[in-house]
Amino acid sequence: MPNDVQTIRPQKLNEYIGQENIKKRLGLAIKASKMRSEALDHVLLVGPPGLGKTTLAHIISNELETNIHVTSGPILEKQGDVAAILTNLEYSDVLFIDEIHRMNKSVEEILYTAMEDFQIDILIGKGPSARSIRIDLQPFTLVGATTRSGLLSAPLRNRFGLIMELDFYSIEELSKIIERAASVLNVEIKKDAAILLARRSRGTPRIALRLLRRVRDMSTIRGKVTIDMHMVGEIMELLGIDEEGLDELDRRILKTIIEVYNGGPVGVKSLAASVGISEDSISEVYEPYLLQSGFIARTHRGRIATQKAYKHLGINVKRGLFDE
Ligand SMILES: Nc1ncnc2c1ncn2[C@@H]1O[C@H](COP(=O)(O)OP(=O)(O)OP(=O)(O)O)[C@@H](O)[C@H]1O
Ligand SMILES: [Mg+2]
Repeated sequence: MPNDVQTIRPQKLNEYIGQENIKKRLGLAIKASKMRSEALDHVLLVGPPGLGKTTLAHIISNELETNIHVTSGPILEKQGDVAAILTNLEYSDVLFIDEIHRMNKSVEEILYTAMEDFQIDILIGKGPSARSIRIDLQPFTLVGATTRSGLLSAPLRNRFGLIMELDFYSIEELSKIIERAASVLNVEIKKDAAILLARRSRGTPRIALRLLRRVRDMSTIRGKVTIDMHMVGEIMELLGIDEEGLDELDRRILKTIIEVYNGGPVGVKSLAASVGISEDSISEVYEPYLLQSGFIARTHRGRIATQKAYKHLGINVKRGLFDE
């Protein structure tokens, strides 16, 4: 990881911008667990990509002053993989499992007793001589990250004491994140330029920071000038990002719903096939923001394009479509 990525990442709760409710709840739980000298309850972080789940997991371990062990659902293939990690945890350590919804069933099962009783049972040997042995673990905190909590099985979800749903960020919060990152990256950005950049970042810090780096490239090439609105506008045009922060693919999704499916309703599967991207990227990456910003709506029969989508693309709304 390049150094500036490390420093752009906030290290403590009070440096983490936005998500006020989550910060309050976490701060309280962390403080109480430290006063009782107990491991913090298991935490599930839920939200679309790039909203700061990984950052929060690191902050939790920093605040607890313990080690963090980082892994991810798809990497943990066998029970032995997770057993090896669990038995190495020290008292009150954080085990961070990213994409926890992508674990296979047998790995998930070993986590149940680990989370609940800080014990695991592992099978040794094969056939008739096989026997199960029980291993005690140090109390630890599992921090899981997932894009939607519905992707988790109920038994796994129920074992998390703290479930935190991250929201998209406001323009004001994003422009604070941009200004903070700009100072780490040693580049100056005007206030109005930071706000414009924030408006085009789909409520997402990772996108805001990526766009900031592209604008910084331009300022470097032009000889370290302060980033202004004009420069941000130029880059957005170059990248095909419009005033609403939508990119080429977002617009293609909306256009497909409108032109191929008559405005909808259309199911994710058909939509994904027509647009030519995976169902997962539609439902986990693109759809959450389009829903939240009111370009599409979910009905029991599928997704529909809203009036806002028609207007944004400059397509006339069919008569009768929105008459109830
Ligand atoms: N609240 C915040 N305040 C300041 N910076 C933030 C905040 N949230 C995220 N960032 C920055 O945004 C970037 C993306 O955050 P992070 O990697 O934590 O996202 P994520 O939710 O884990 O995404 P993914 O689900 O795709 O892994 C990081 O560089 C981080 O520094
Ligand atoms: Mg992450």
